[in-house]
Amino acid sequence: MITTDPFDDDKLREECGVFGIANVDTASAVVALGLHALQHRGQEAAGITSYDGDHFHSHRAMGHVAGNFDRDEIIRALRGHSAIGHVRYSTTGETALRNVQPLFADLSSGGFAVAHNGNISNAEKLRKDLVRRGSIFQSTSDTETVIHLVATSLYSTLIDRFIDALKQLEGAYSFVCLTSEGMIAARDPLGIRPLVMGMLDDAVIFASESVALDVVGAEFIRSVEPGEIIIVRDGKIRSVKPFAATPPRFCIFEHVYFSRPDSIVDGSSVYSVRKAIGAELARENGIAADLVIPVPDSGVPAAIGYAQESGIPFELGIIRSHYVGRTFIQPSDKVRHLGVKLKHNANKALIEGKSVILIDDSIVRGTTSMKIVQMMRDAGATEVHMRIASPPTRNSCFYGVDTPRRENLLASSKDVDQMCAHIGADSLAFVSIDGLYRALGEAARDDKVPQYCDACFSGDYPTPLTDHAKGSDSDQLQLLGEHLV
Ligand SMILES: O=P(O)(O)OC[C@H]1O[C@H](OP(=O)(O)OP(=O)(O)O)[C@H](O)[C@@H]1O
Ligand SMILES: NC(=O)CC[C@H](N)C(=O)O
Ligand code: SF4
Ligand SMILES: [Mg+2]
Repeated sequence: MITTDPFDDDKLREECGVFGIANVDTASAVVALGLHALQHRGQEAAGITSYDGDHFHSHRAMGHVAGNFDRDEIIRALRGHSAIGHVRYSTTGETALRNVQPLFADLSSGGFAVAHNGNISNAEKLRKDLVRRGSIFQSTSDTETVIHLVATSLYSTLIDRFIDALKQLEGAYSFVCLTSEGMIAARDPLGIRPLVMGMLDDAVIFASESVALDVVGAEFIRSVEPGEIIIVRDGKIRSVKPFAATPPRFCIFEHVYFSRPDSIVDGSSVYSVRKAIGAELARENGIAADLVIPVPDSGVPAAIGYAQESGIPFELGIIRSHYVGRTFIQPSDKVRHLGVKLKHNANKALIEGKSVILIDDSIVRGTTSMKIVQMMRDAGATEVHMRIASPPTRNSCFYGVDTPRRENLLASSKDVDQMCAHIGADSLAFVSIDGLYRALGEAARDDKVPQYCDACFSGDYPTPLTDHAKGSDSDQLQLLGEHLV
C-alpha cells in the first residue's frame, strides 16, 4: 500500500518539472540550468541522472536545485552526453529521498531512469498486482510502477515494453526517460501535463516549460503531442503514436497559476492568457474603485489585464519579500498565517484612504485572501473588493498537483457570498468558466467535449480515478485518517 495520503497538506502546491538533454558535452550542467528555470514547479527535492555510454550516474537530494547542483564536483561526477533531471513536489509517496526522481533500475534491457510530472491515478492498484507477481518496490512513488511494468512486460523491445507499460496507466504523465538505448519522452493521451521539445545545436531537449529552453539558449521546436512518444537514439529522432487519437484535455490551471508567465504553454503565452483572464474578469465583474492591486506573484498579469480593461490605475499596493518561496508551507495553522504576513506587506503610503480591487489568480484554502484583505484594511483602505482570475476551486486534483483534500477547499462548502464573508471583503467575484475559456481563445467551454481539463473547477475528471473511487484502499486510508484526527 502507498504509505502517504496525497492530500496530507492543505495548500495548493506546485507540481513537478522535468528536463532532459541528449547529445551534448557536460549534459548534467545543462540539466542543472534547466531545472533552475523549472524550480517554481517543485521545491521539495531535485535530482539528475546521466549516462556516459557505459554507466549511469545519479545525484538526488532534498531541497532546491541551487545548493544541490551548484558545486563543480557534483556536476563533474554526473558524466556523460545525456542526462535527465527532475524537481519534485510529491503527489503520491512521502517527501523522502527514496521518492526523489529520477528513479532508476537496471532492467534486462540495461539501465532505465525516469523523471515524471503528473500522477498515475491507478498506481496503487497496479502496485498491488505487481507486488503479488513478485515485484520489489524501492519507493512509495506512483512513478515507480512504470519501471516495474516495463521490467515485467512480455514484449521484446524496450520501446514495445514501454508502450505496453503506458497502456496500463491511468491519469497524467509527462515522462522523460534515460536508457542505455537512448532518451525517451512521452506524454499521456490527453496531454494533461505539458512537455516541450527544443534543440541546442545538435542536442535534443525535453522540458516541462519553454522557459527552461530559453534559459539554456535552446530553440523551441514544438510541444510533444498528447499520446506521443519521442525516441532520441544515436542523434536520430523518432516519433511513435501508439494511442487512438482522442480530444486533448490540457490542464487549464497551468495557464492560471502553475507555469511561469514567460513560458509558451500549449501553444499560448502564459502571460498573455493571464492578462486576457484579467480583462474578462473586468468585463464580467467590474466595480468602481481607486486602484487595481495584484496579489503577488501570480496575480500580477491578471491585474494588469483588469486595469487595462477597466481604466482603473494599476499600482503595487502589496510588496512581496523575495526571500520567501513561492508557496510558504508550514505544518501548523499558526505558522502558516505568520508566513503569509512574512511574504506580503501592504504599501501603506499608497493604500491609505483608497478603495481597492485586489486581483489574485485563485482562492484555495482562503488563507492568503483573508490575510491580505485585513492587511488592506489595516493600511487604511476604505473599500476592499476581491476579484479572482479563475472559477471557484471546488475539487481536488489527481493529476500531479498537490491540492488540499476537498473539504479544505474554501469553495467546496461555501458559496461566493459566504466566501466573501469569510475573507472579510466588501465584494468577491470569480471569472466564469466560459470567461476563462474565452481568454484561451475559445468561444466557450464545450460541455460535451471540454477543450481542457478543468476538473478542479467543474468536477469533470477526464480519466478514471481507480485509486480514488469510493471503497478503494486510498478512500479507506482517508476515512481512517479522518477518524484518527
Ligand atoms: O487560498 P490559499 O490557500 O491561500 O491559496 C491561494 C494562493 O496560493 C497561491 O499563491 P502562492 O503563495 O502559492 O504563490 P505565488 O507567489 O506564485 O502567487 C495563489 O496564487 C493564491 O495567492
Ligand atoms: N507533482 C508531480 O508531478 C509529482 C510526480 C510524482 N507523482 C511524485 O509524486 O513524485
Ligand atoms: S484537476 Fe485542475 S489542476 Fe488538476 S490537471 Fe485538471 S485542471 Fe489541472
Ligand atoms: Mg499567490
